Amino acid sequence: MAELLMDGIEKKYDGGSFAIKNFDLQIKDKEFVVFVGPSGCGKSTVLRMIAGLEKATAGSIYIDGKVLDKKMAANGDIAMVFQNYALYPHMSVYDNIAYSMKIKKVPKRQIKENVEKVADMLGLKEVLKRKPGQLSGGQKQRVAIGKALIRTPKVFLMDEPLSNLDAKLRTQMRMEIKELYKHSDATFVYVTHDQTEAMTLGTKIVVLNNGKIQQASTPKELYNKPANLFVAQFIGTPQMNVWKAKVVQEKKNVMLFIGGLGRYRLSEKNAELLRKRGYFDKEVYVGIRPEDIFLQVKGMDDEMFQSSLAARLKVYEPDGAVSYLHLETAGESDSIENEKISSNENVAKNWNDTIESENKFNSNVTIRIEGNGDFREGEEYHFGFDESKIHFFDIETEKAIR
Ligand SMILES: Nc1ncnc2c1ncn2[C@@H]1O[C@H](COP(=O)(O)OP(=O)(O)OP(=O)(O)O)[C@@H](O)[C@H]1O
Repeated sequence: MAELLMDGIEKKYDGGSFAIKNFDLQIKDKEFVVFVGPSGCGKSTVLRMIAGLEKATAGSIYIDGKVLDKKMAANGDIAMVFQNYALYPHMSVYDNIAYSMKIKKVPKRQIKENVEKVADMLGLKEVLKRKPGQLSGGQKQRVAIGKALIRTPKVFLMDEPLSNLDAKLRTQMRMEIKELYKHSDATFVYVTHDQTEAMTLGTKIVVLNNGKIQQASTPKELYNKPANLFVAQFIGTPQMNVWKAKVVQEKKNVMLFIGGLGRYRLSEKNAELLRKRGYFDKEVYVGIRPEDIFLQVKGMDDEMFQSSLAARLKVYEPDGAVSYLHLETAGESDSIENEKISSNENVAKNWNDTIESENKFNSNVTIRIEGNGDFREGEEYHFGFDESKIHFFDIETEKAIR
């Protein structure tokens, strides 16, 4: 049983700015919590504070209701696996794994039993006599995990444990860590900058940016309901399409004028949401994931395409089971079926011009399709999207509009 509570944590390094600020988080017993975020966002700092290697400048960390102290790490309640393995090069694999038990003067027979059990679990039985220098990267990482595992910690901390491995090995080790978690009673806290690792391993993901928690949720919730633009674009590959748009009431319809791409008639549900939140005649960011966009093909019900979004195919990437189409705004607005732009023609045109002049979101479009097809680069394609999957974000705060 190990429940962690981080209450009002701040960390400021000497001479530096805040690495962590306003940090409150509860990690429940047996959760697998993954901290993810760009380089320098404070992931390792949080982990090192839990390990007792760094002291918070404000706030407290509690484990099962007791304030965390160095003793907890020393007596084996908390074990950490580092990115660079941290093995003793002059010791055999057996001695590396056995080290913490030897220090505690555990009887030799019991050490042997435990080391063999751990080695068996991690597929290291054949290499117990070797030194770390005679192992592959994956084997070294398994030994590092074995060293931590033998202590039967209550909290398992892992700092980018797979980042030194090649892609294939990383996938394999990821599955092994998941198995290890399933068969362990420990609480896992894992740091990575790789969002695939975060999504596949975590029962809860904490997205960090600039030392602050952006969102802490299940992988599904993060993907489907990102709390803000940062999370929306950080989670998901290829990343979510984000376009700047103006919300305009046209007679009975509510339209989005999307920079460079055209206009889109919103469903009543989404129109109502934006009306209630006061976004009529204002700009919003519109987000849609690549897999939620569909191309208009001949014979499709025209009703679905009363919205005339279009862009030119720049790069087509067939990738076996799925393919990616990267489109860019057609350039001159007259290439976007202007005949469909009716009463508010000039507003829409001016709007497109304004938005296109801003570089932050240049209305490029990435579409993911199942299988592959016959697409020609340079041609213009029309598309729509699954509107139940649309995301809106406030331009100023970048928070999701719900
Ligand atoms: N010992 C230190 N002294 C001063 N500043 C530090 C120290 N360690 C980290 N920092 C700073 O604190 C911030 C957070 O660093 P941290 O290592 O926690 O980030 P990270 O998210 O783990 O990054 P990465 O993914 O690159 O490892 C960074 O700005 C870093 O430069």
